[in-house]
Amino acid sequence: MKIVLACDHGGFELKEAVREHLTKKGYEVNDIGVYDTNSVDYPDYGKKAAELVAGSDDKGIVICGTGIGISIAANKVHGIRCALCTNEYMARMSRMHNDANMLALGNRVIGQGAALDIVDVWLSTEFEGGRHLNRVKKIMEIENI
Ligand SMILES: O=C(CO)[C@H](O)[C@H](O)COP(=O)(O)O
Repeated sequence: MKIVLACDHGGFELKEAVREHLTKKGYEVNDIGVYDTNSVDYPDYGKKAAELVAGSDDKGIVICGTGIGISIAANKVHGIRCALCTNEYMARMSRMHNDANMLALGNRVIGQGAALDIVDVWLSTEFEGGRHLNRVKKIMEIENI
């Protein structure tokens, strides 16, 4: 499993920290940018990351200032369940109950230490299945309505 990593200028510092953290832990990371703090449009990066994750076994982590815009953009791509998480409980539940395949973080909202803990919890938590599977299927069916 690869981790697709993307951000806009507002998420740049945290994206760098996440890449370094994951690389140290031995994950294969596909960092699709941005690579500096020049102003860009977050939908471009949310979409690109989501398109790489959709239909694959890979996971994605996307970061902007708040995490809101880039998660909204990622969730427009079929097959994506992108969860904006601000604490470890949300990260755990987004995997256990929602089978989120992308995580969104807000660089201007949470500190780096908290963000890296969220990433660790999110990547190490499995989907529970069971009653949640039918609910996730219902979410995905909305894409075909
Ligand atoms: O959080 C974001 C989207 O949800 C963006 O990072 C934010 O809107 C960028 O703002 P600015 O261009 O003022 O740096």
